[in-house]
Amino acid sequence: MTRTWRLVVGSDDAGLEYKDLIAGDLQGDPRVTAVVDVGVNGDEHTPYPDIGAAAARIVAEGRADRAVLVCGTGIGMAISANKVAGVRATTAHDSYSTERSVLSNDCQVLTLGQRVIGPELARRLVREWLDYEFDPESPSHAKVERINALESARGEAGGAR
Ligand SMILES: O=C(CO)[C@H](O)COP(=O)(O)O
Repeated sequence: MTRTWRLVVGSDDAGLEYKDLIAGDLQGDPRVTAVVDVGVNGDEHTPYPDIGAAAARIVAEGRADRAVLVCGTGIGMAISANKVAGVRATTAHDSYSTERSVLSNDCQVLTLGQRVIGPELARRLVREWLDYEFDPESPSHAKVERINALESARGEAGGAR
């Protein structure tokens, strides 16, 4: 049976066009059961760290499985989402990195740069990304667990958020 996904989408002003394009694609994708849009929308100008963190919190709390976030480069969204405990976010602008972000790194958040790649590539990467699912039996699992241990150690040292 095909895996289905509950997703979050978000962007700042610089990523709004792609966020809306991607949200439209996701709403018509049979693999997607829910799409939560955390903005920006309309005349809203929320900066990327607030949007990235809001989306990541929804994922960390288990209210969605994954998030796609768009800003000018994707970088600010990835940095912001990664500040939320339990979330692994990355920018990926090619098929192989998109695949490995899930299969090697168990990233739940994909970030894209509207100023970096064209809209058709962005849409294709998101379509491909939904085909990948992390295998907890794979040799990559132990490495992701080491990342999680780094995060726990940081929390215990007083850096928890
Ligand atoms: O790309 C961004 C952050 O990584 C954002 O869309 C633009 O940020 P700015 O260059 O600081 O305006």
